[in-house]
Amino acid sequence: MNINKGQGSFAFGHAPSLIASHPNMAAYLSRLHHISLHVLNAEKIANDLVSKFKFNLFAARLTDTSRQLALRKGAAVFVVNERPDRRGLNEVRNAPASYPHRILVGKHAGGHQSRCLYDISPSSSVDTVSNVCFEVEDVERSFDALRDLGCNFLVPPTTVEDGNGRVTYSVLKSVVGNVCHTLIDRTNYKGAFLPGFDVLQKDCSLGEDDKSCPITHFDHITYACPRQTTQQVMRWYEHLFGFQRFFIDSNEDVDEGFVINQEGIGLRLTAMEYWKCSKAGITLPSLNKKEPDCKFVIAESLPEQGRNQVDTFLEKHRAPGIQHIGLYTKDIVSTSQIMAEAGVQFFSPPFAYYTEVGKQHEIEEAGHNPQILAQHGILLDTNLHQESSPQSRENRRYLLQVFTKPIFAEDTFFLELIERRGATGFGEGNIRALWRSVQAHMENEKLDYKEAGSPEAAAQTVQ
Ligand SMILES: O=C(O)C(=O)Cc1ccc(O)cc1
Ligand SMILES: [Fe+2]
Repeated sequence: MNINKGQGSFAFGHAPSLIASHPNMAAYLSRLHHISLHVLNAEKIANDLVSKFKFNLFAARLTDTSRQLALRKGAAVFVVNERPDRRGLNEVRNAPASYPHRILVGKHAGGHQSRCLYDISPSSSVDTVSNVCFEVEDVERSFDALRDLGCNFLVPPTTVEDGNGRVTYSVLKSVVGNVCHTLIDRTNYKGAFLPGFDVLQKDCSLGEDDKSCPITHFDHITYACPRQTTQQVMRWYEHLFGFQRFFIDSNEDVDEGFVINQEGIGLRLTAMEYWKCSKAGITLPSLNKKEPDCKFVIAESLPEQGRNQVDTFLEKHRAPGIQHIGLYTKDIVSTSQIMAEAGVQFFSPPFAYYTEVGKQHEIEEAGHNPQILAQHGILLDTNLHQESSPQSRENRRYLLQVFTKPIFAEDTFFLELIERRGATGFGEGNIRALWRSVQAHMENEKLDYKEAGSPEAAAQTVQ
C-alpha cells in the first residue's frame, strides 16, 4: 500500500495502525534518546568528544558505506555520523527510493546496508548537529497523527531488527532549517543501544573522569533562527509535539519573548519544554522515573544592534539550526578544569567581570571563589527576582555557565556547561557576558581571516 500523499519522499508498504490516529493530537514524545551530528571526519569528532569532553564511545556501526559512532556521558548520548564528502571522495549513493520497511542487521542481514540508520544523510556542506531523536510510545501512531497535521516525513516507519529484538523509527523534518527529528520506539529491544550497532563497552564504569566530570544530561538545545521566525517555530513545536512555553524571565512578554536590545546586544530568546506536556497518553514506564527535561531555546537576532553571533551562525552554517547544546554538570568547576586540561577551549569574559564589585560580591555570596571562576571563564548569575533575605542565603537561586569555542572547523556549533543551583532559566547577566566574549572572538576571527587569507587557514584558528 502506498500511503505517500505527496509529503514523504518514499513509497512503502504500511500496516494500518490498530489505534486510530487522533487528528488534533500531537506526537507522544516520552524522552530524548540521542542527538546526532553529521560530520566529515567522524573519527576526529568522536575522538574529541572522548579525549576532551570525556564522553564514552560505547557503540559503533561500521560498514563499507557508513560510519556511525555512539557516545555517552550520563544520559546525554551523541551519535556521530560521517557525512559524505561533497567533493566526491567516499561518495556513496543515497538510499534507494523503495526504502525498505524492514531492515535486518547483524549476521543474517544479507546484502542490505543503509548508509545512515535512524537518520537521513543530509546534503549539508558543513559539519552540523541536526537531529534530535525522541523516544515515542508508538511510531506508527505518531506518524499517522503528525502526517495528518501536515508534517513532512523523510523516512516512513521502518523497523530494524537483530537478535536482541526490534526497533521502529521514522524521521521527520522540523520547521527549523536542517533540523530533523527521529521518532523511535525501542520498547521491544533488549540490546544496549540500537540494532545495527556493535556495543563496544557495556559498562561505562565510573572512572576518575566521571567523578570530576559529572555531566548528567542535555540541559537545553539552542536554535539559531532567522529574524521574525520565532512565533512560527514555537507554533510548530506546540502544535505537532505538544511543547509548552517556558518563561525564561518573570518579566518576559508572551509575544515578544525575552528581549535584550541594548549596548550592542540584540537578541530575542524564547524557550519551550516538552516532557510535562507530552504526558497525556503515555504509558512508558521510563516516564515515571521523571528524567530531567531538556529545554529548547529559540535565539533570534534583532537588527538594531548590528551583526552578531546568531547572524554568524546562520551564515557559516548556511541554514538555521542547532547553535549550541547545554550539558548539565553537577560540578562546573571540576568539569571545566578537567576539560581545559584535556584541550577544550572556553570563552572567557574580560577579567574585569570578576573584579567588578557587584559581581565579586554575588559570586562570594553564592559560596564561590571569583578567582577560580575566572580561571575557567565560568559565569555566575543569581536570579534577581527571587525574594531573598540574608537568612535565606543558602536558598539563593543561581546558575553557572561556561561556553566552549566552536567545536567544528566552521565557526558554528559550540557546547556549554551549565550547573544549576535552583535557577531554571537563563541568566541575563551571563548572556550579556557571553555575548561580549563571543563578539570579541568574532572580531579576532575577522582579523585572523584577513591575515591568513583563506577560509581553511582561518578555520584552523578556532580549533
Ligand atoms: O544563555 C544560554 O545558555 C542560552 O542558551 C541563550 C543564548 C542563546 C544564543 C546565544 O547566542 C547566546 C545565549
Ligand atoms: Fe545555552
